[in-house]
Amino acid sequence: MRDVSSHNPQHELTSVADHRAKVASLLTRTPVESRPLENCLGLALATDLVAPISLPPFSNSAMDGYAVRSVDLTEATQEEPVKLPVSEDIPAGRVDVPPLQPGTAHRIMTGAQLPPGADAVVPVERTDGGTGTVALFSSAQPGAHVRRAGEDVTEGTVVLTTGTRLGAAQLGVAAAVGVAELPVHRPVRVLVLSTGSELVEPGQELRRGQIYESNGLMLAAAVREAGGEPTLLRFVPDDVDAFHAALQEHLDSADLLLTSGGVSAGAYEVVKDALAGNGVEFTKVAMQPGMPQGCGRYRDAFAVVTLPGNPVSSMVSFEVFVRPAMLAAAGHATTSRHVRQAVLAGELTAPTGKRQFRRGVFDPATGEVTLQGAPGSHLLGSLAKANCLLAIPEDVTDLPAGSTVDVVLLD
Ligand SMILES: Nc1nc2c(c(=O)[nH]1)N[C@H]1C(S)=C(S)[C@@H](COP(=O)(O)OP(=O)(O)OC[C@H]3O[C@@H](n4cnc5c(N)ncnc54)[C@H](O)[C@@H]3O)O[C@H]1N2
Ligand code: MOO
Repeated sequence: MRDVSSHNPQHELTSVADHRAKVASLLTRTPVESRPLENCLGLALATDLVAPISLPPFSNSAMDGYAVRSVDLTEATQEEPVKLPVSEDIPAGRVDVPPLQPGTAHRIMTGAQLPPGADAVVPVERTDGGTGTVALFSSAQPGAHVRRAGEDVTEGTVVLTTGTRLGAAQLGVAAAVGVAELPVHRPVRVLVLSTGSELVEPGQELRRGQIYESNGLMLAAAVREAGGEPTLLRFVPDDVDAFHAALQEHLDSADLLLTSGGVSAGAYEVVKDALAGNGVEFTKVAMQPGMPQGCGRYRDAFAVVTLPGNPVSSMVSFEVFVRPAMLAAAGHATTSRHVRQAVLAGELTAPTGKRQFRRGVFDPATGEVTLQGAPGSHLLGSLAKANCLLAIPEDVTDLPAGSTVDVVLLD
């Protein structure tokens, strides 16, 4: 039975949750492949990474100084230093480190292997820096300035879990345990196609009545930021044949087509004309911006999500519907942005029965959010200045200053 609670009976609008679920169901998990670390940035790990070695792999010095037995230094003070013969010099990377005999010191560098028998390091600043004999001006606790083998990562334990997004630190630790390749989900391959006879390529001359094409580039960038692999197609005019022609050579190579424009109620709605009744369903979602939406499958080939043409509608729709679906398909354990509760700096009003996403600037220092621009879905300049979206629930129409609102952090 249909879930009437998530449907708006007043306007027969599809709920945000229903459309999100429908879009998510169109994408299946991408296959797993092994990639060199340098090609894994932003992708999701497909299996747990078990550490083949411990980190540190061997006990080593945290300071440039002298490896000692702490019991030899119990009497050392600034006034009466303990003097020890220096029997070895151990730079980082030396592999043949002889044991430390009682009553002697080894000069040692940061990262160098601690000799057997030593249990502490005295930094060079607390010595006279001698190379034949060294005067040590302070005692040392056992373990002082020693980085113990395995204190960070233990061999055989899970160092990264399945579904982890591989950022700089995660790739770093994979390299540190000696792994050269990782199993990852291949990125979702996304075609991006803008439609509209008013569109002109940036850099070209603009005549009154025309606008520069911006959605294509913007959505392709959003796809890449979400770990996907975009192919930005040359935009097409409001012409059904041109629309189909643009897609022909990509039928076997894409997972998803994102269109923008041509889906509302006008006379020249090329996306609707090309796709309605052809595997794609169009609907109105209880959301502002982003009311006209559609999704389905193109000729049994790739999934399709048709985004509205207004630039802010396009981007907000990508955030709400496409980004989480793409991340799930690419194996990411976390598919949502960070959401914070913020204090609204001014008042706002919102339409009844629709989830509204307003652009805002969130200040993490004060916990306050300030509206950035009006609600209009053409106000791309405002979106570019925002760092968050305020998510106003469907049943909220007025919020006074000082109210608590959810903000979706965009960076
Ligand atoms: N009678 C009605 N009119 C409109 C409705 C409606 O329900 N009834 N819905 C409005 C809403 S809400 C939206 S959102 C838009 C969606 O329209 P389309 O998806 O059909 O988009 P277009 O009409 O093609 O364009 C809308 C707007 O965006 C500009 N645009 C389009 N593509 C691009 C691009 N690639 N780069 C930059 N700008 C683009 C276009 O020039 C228009 O200004 O419909 C409302 N109308
Ligand atoms: O829903 Mo439209 O996306 O507001 O401008």
